[in-house]
Amino acid sequence: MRRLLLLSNRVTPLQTGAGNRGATGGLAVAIHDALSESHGLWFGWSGRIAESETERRLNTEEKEHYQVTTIDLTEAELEGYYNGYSNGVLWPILHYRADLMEYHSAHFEAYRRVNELFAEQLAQQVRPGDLIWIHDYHLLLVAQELRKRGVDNPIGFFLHTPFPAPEALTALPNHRELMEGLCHCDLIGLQTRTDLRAFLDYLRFEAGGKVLDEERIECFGRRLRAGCFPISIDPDGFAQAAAQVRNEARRRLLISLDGRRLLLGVDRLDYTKGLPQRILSYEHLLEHHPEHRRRIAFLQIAPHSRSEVPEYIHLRRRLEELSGHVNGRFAELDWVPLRYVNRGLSRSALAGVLRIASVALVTPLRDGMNLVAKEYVAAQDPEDPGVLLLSRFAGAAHELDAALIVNPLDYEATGEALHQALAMSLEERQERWQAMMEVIRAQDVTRWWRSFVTRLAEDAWEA
Ligand SMILES: O=P(O)(O)OC[C@H]1O[C@H](O[C@H]2O[C@H](CO)[C@@H](O)[C@H](O)[C@H]2O)[C@H](O)[C@@H](O)[C@@H]1O
Ligand SMILES: O=c1ccn([C@@H]2O[C@H](COP(=O)(O)OP(=O)(O)O)[C@@H](O)[C@H]2O)c(=O)[nH]1
Repeated sequence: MRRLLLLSNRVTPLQTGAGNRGATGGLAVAIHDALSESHGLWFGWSGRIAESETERRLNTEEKEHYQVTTIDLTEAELEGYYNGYSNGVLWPILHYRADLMEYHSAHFEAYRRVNELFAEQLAQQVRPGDLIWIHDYHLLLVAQELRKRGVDNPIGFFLHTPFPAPEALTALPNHRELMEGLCHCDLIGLQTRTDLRAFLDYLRFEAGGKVLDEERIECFGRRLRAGCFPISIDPDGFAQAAAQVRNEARRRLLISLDGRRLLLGVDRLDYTKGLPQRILSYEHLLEHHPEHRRRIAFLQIAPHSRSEVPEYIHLRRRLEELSGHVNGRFAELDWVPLRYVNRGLSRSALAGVLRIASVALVTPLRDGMNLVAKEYVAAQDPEDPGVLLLSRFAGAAHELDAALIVNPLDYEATGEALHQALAMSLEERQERWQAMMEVIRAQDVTRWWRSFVTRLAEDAWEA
């Protein structure tokens, strides 16, 4: 296998000593495997803040089979590039929330500079024959910057978020510049067929490109290819972790449930995840199906995320209000209907908690994939699996169509689907679970990275 140079904003090395691979983030495991096999290099932000540009450090760590190099960013770079532009502008646009975009040209300049900085550092490492794989919306301009520095190796890009329809993308002031930059890659990977179609539509109708098919695209004077590569998990590793974990968190949760059935949500605290709508659906369930009161408990795990971005602060307040409202309305002396927890769990603790949930609520308003949906399925006891309630707007719904598919904006219908989930027979639960597990096993995380890297290494575009 050719050497792989992988570039992402965050660098999350494999946690060694975790006991088994299922306990580490799926993406970290996949990247570890890809890099080990290719004796590659992973480059990204160190997670540290430098006092000034001159004081930034480049850190290199030798792993057993690959190298990890990270770079510090200054406070101002992080504010403009990460909080301001990546999360304050690109994130809402990519998730159809142009109304939440806070555009400042200075943030875009910081974004451009950090993309240049990453390209500058990476260009010094590139050898003939290397494959370069860039990840996510933080780094849309890196490929173009690498080309400017004479790098002509194959460059691939994978977008972890949705790719919005062209009408939504064009609300972004810099859309053309960013898409032109992106087209300096040879292969663009998207999560779903819908994302792929939207990307090709943009090139065709907005940028005047020529799209013969996904293998033969000409745009901005460049030739490239695109494809759909749904990201996934290591289902057997995760299932094993879920079945084996016997930790304190799981034990305490089981005691506190006292035989009640658990409804569970696990999401970063993000406005794309549909958390207010989910609480309103739960309220509908409690109001219209009072027989479930006292017999269930809804646990929403929502670790804080991107807390420097104003919209995330508003969301926190709204959720505190809503969860207080539902508990105030339905709680009894000895029953709390909704437990809203802002602390995250380790992967292995999470695996154990997912296993004991009777219903998982994965109801984002938009989500590139949503790995929690796949993890929930993998964590189930095959003899007595729970029910996955899944938003049609999660990338995962393209594969997991045996879940109970809902429109999260329709609180009443989602509340009714919750009722259906709680009443579902064992036979139907098993049938749905088997269908989903088959899909996840067939398209696991190893297949995800291998198919991308194999396609990237194939012969260049042919007319
Ligand atoms: O790095 P953060 O700003 O803390 O955010 C965490 C990650 O969020 C996004 O995740 C996406 O990737 C998942 C895996 O492909 C996918 O299932 C999910 O739907 C996406 O939202 C973001 O794209 C990552 O870059 C962030 O690291
Ligand atoms: O308390 C938590 C919450 C989430 N996760 C992990 O974080 C990832 C979230 O990925 P997903 O695709 O669902 O959404 P994202 O946060 O990337 O948008 C999943 O692997 C979860 O298992 C975790 O380890 N602990």
